[in-house]
Amino acid sequence: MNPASIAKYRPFPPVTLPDRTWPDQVIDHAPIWCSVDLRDGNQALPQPMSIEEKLEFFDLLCRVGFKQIEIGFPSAADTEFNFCRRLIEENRIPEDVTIQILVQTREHLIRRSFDAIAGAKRAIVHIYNSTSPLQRRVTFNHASREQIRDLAIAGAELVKELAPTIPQTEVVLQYSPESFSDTELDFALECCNSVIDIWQPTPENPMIINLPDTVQWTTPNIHADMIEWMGRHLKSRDALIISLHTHNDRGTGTAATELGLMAGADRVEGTLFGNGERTGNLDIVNVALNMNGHGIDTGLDFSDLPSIRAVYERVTRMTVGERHPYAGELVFTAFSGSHQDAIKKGLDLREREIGTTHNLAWAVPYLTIDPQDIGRSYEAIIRINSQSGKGGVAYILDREHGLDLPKTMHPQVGKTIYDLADQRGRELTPDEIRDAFAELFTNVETHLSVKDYELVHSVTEKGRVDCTATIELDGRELSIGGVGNGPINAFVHALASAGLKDVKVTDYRSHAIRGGSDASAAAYVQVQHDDGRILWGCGIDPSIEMAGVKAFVTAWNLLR
Ligand SMILES: CC(=O)SCCNC(=O)CCNC(=O)[C@H](O)C(C)(C)COP(=O)(O)OP(=O)(O)OC[C@H]1O[C@@H](n2cnc3c(N)ncnc32)[C@H](O)[C@@H]1OP(=O)(O)O
Ligand SMILES: CC(C)C(=O)C(=O)O
Repeated sequence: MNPASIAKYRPFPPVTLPDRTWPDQVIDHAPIWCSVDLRDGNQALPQPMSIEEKLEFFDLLCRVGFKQIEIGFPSAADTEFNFCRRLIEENRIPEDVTIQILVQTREHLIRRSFDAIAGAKRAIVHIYNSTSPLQRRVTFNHASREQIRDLAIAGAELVKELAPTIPQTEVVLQYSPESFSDTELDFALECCNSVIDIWQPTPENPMIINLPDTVQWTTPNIHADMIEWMGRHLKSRDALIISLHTHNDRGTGTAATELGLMAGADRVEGTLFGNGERTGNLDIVNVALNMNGHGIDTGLDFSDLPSIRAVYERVTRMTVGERHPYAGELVFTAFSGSHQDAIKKGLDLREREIGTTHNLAWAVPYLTIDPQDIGRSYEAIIRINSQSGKGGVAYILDREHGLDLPKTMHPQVGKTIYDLADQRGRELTPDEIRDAFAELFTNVETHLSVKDYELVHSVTEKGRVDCTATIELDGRELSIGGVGNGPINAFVHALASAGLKDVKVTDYRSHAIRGGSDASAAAYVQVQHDDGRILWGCGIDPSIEMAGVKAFVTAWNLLR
């Protein structure tokens, strides 16, 4: 910001609450969730959802597990009204789901809202009026506190009067002092208590007091102080459900909600992926998955987050950003070498420990949750660019192509592959990595190749192998033979007998290729040249013995 502009802003006053208790609280259970996607989310869309789109979204929210869903502002427009009617008349509201509708504390709007909800089994009528000094002065043209409090009282009285006119519908009252976030606490309390006096809630029939962070003007700790303060001072606390409705103007919607829950709130309103006015509403997916990540069951099922996101993006025409918590394309991806190394080690260790430890706790560096638990695959966890490391390259070859390279081969392969990414100036796909590995490290025949090869395992002498082979060396064909205690050893001796001995085998391993279409084996042979150089080659062949020989030949060629 231009320094000259900063002078026009003011600090936000803190709450005097020296004996605050919320910092010591731990979130150990889920709140009541209420989705406001179809109202606060929808009202903020450049192109609001059609009725059919709202119906599809409503069904999605029910499948996710929301039991309270604010379905719109039925008195605002025909689409909103008709959507509410269709839900009720077409019996689309599951038994255990309660719809909620929003309306200003204005008589004609409240009457129209009752026409909309008539016939529903249960409905939350959510009335609101703005209470902050700013809104009293600006929106309500210098209205006094009394005038604003009287709006709340009139609204509550009208809901109380109309509720018995739709006896087949159980009406629950919710009141929001809108702009609570910058309302004087004593005045927000006065408005809420006035409504409580009228509605007379009981622990058996509670009402909802929603304390919206309509616009975030300050830090989440002050929000938490405000919630704790209200919880201490509201009348009939045991007959109230205190609800949070945070927006995200300062980018702290999630933090404000979490601290608000620690401060005693019982209920949370928000939307999927944080759609909503300006920077959006609270992202419920974020808070719920944060809780799951601490071992708390939330009643919301985000186990197939990609398909939820797909419906969301289609019907709202919004997009979920690549870095968006949990749902973004890149949030379970590591490009950088040290992260890849730690993730690969963490996943490998987990695979080994899972067989021996009951209910093994999730503990993989850089991954707060197991991506598979929300329908994300492991495939995209590690991606290779010039910042990547050997662990990441090994991970791709292993998980994507079934090639489990020996650890001491990782530096040789890793460097070549991420140098390639650097030369190309872009990320390499898993297939490009496999192709580069195949071309540069597998079955390499640049000087020496095996044309024909036969092995005889001795029946009289245990462990003795006789090898005869036809090789081609720089265009020259040679027949060679040798004896050893295994196929590679025999082949090395055969080469030696032809005067081609300047290396020794220092390490070897092999495995069947996981998930491959053909039943091939991969072998890795490490050789040391007489001049001290050490490197690995890989051989792939349907025969495990031949794979070993090819791996040796590859290493031999790579040393030339
Ligand atoms: C923070 C939030 O998200 S709150 C929810 C906001 N959502 C929406 O507004 C979406 C739906 N709303 C609408 O479609 C329209 O606002 C309607 C149909 C409800 C009302 O439309 P209109 O009355 O034509 O216009 P509008 O909303 O601009 O009305 C503003 C008037 O209502 C008054 N008003 C606003 N809230 C209240 C209230 N709770 N009680 C009484 N009056 C109110 C304003 O002071 C203003 O009065 P003025 O005309 O005397 O200056
Ligand atoms: C109506 C209220 C709850 C609201 O949407 C807000 O304050 O943001």
